Amino acid sequence: MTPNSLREPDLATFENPLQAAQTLAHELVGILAAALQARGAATLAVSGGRSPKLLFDELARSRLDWSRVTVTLVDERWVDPASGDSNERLVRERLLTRHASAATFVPLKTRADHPAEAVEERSRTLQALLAGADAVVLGMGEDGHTASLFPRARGLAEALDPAAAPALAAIEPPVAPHARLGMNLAALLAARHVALLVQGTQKGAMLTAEARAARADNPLPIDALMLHRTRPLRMYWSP
Ligand SMILES: O=C(O)[C@H](O)[C@@H](O)[C@H](O)[C@H](O)COP(=O)(O)O
Repeated sequence: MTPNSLREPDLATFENPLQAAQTLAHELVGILAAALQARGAATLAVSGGRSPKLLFDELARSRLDWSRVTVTLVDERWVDPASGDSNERLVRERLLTRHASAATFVPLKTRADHPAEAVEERSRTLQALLAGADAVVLGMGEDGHTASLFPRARGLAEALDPAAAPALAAIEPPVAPHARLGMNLAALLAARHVALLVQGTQKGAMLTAEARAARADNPLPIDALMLHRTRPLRMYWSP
């Protein structure tokens, strides 16, 4: 175990999910505005699932020059974008509205039958963003997955290689539904800021230094992120 694996991420706890969403939205807007000022453009990669819904609402009504912001997904389930399981649909409905409707959205889902067939083309299209997104918003499952880095998934070892080139990876979760296309660990680590937005007592307990130390010999994908990070990773937890 390296000392790094015991370092607590910057942990912010909130009374409820709305407070967490408001704080994170405010911070993301600051990060994106600073990127716009420094580089004239900004990039944001977000997760799907339930956790970021309130965050998306807050971001959508935030004032920012969204026309110079590119938004993509950290991961996508390989379903039709009209499906209720589509992360793209969630982002279009909850994030890319109001002020944020001016942002450019780059989807991960293509017409390919399987995400493996889309890896190369989507990785090329998103090359610059994958090599250093201004901000990435992650969630975490109760099995310790983050993005689509699912424990025991086929293709996980390659996707978790911190020395790999930042890219997208095709993942087949062993239990969760749908094949996925998502950022590999190297791409998550390359982001300038990473926010981990989690809700619930069980997930909170999984993220303590003690819990992580107790499974150090058998780390989960979320542990790999914390172990290898060199950039700020801030955790936003609420019950
Ligand atoms: O598409 C996905 O499934 C997500 O990107 C995934 O990584 C998510 O963040 C976690 O599964 C947490 O999901 P909840 O927010 O729904 O708990």
